[in-house]
Amino acid sequence: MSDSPSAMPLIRLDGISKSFGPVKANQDIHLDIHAGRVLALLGENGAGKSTLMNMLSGRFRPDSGQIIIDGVPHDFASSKDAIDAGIGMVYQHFMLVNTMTVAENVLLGQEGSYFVKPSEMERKVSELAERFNLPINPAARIEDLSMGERQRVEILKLLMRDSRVLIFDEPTAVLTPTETPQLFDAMREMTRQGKAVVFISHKMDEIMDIADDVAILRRGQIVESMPKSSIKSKQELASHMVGREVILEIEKAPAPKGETVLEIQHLSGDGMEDLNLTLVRGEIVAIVGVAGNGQNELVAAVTGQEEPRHGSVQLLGQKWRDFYSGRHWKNTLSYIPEDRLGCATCPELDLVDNVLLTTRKGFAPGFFLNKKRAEGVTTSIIRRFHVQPPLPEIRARQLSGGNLQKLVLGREFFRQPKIIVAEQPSQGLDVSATEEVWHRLLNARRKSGVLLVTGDLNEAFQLADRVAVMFRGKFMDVFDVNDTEKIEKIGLLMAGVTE
Ligand SMILES: Nc1ncnc2c1ncn2[C@@H]1O[C@H](COP(=O)(O)OP(=O)(O)OP(=O)(O)O)[C@@H](O)[C@H]1O
Repeated sequence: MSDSPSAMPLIRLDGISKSFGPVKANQDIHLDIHAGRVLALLGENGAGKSTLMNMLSGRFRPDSGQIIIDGVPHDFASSKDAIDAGIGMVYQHFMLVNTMTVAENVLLGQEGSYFVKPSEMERKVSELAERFNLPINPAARIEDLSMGERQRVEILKLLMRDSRVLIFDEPTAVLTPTETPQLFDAMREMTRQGKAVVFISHKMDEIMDIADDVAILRRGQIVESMPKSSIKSKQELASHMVGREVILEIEKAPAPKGETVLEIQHLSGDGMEDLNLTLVRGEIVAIVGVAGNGQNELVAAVTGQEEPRHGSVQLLGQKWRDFYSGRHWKNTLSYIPEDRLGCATCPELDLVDNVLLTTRKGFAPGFFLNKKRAEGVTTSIIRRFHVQPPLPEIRARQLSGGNLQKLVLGREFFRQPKIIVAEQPSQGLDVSATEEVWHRLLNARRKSGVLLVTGDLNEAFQLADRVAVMFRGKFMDVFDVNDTEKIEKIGLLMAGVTE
């Protein structure tokens, strides 16, 4: 791949601006996207990456500025207009019909596809999949596919519509460690065949691996854009993004071990098999593994969503039922779910009401709710956890992913938990927010035991004292994070291999 793109960009964003009320999400953006290249778009949470790509893919209309394709200005009224102009976006939440086959999904809505025989549809999809290194069984039903395979179907939908620009919004968040390089191979194939790829990611190593060009957004503005070859290391890339030196590793001060806070014995059923684990105050135990190997079921049992069928879960010395029939809002268990907008918060409520979701009892000692105090506490959470924009009256859906996570952490730490269950706590977070969340969890372990469920091995190694590898509902092994021999074998353990 040459370092200098061709003179004429496929897409030129010319002076694009977009505000949401007082928030200037994009300000006078000038950016070129070239055929045959991968452009990585990076920036801290809330910098305006999704807003910009939502305009390019026709979801939002710019307040001002132009989208120019092959030298011709375009005005998109909908995603369909953008797709017709050759621009498609692969979202994090897939839009597929689960009961239909891969081929039916790929061809859904395509002109004339209604009359095509299933075998013909499958042949067409197979050919396309092969051409772009996207292996898939076209006759399989979506509901039987892994997240990585579903993503391939989304990509094939766009390729079937002859998209020339494919935008990926944090695509690797749903992928296993082996699926990520496969996606990158497919992206390289797309650029080799003359398409442009826009890649939004918070992961510096991925950007160093796949990007040809890099554009950095900060507070709604493009602050730098350059060929990736001019950047020497991921540290340098992160520093460009944040505008200061960034250390991608954190200091882990030892914390004294205390009493047992969680005791899991012979937990089985719901896809779990004889799980045994003890968690004490002062430690972080990371549950690692490929998603879908029983982690969700384990979290559901520990956080009170599903009563254990066989075996026992004891929390703070109490039986599961006694613990969960208690009425205490404070000094108990805090859950930081993976699904921030669906499970941790209510998108349409303001930030004060979102803080109240799990803390209401703390503000209503008698009959009445002390809303003034709740507003004060929300303001202080926003300040201490650097939530941007710092406005308690806005709705949760108006916060970017990282800022929403900071609000959830602030709310949950306000409850002074003795057990913390944190699920993928830094997923989708930029390097600064990740650093902050990691520090908060490390500090929290002085007063609590933390069960960290993560698909990110780096996160597990940075934070955990012990690591439990989960595969098909079992713990393959539980070991100290300093046990280098075991750490070396972690990839095998995650795949269920013990020898
Ligand atoms: N629909 C909306 N209504 C109101 N404000 C919004 C909306 N969408 C985004 N914003 C605001 O615009 C700003 C830019 O958000 P955007 O989601 O584009 O950032 P981002 O760089 O994609 O962040 P992240 O990395 O966290 O996904 C943020 O301050 C956000 O709160």
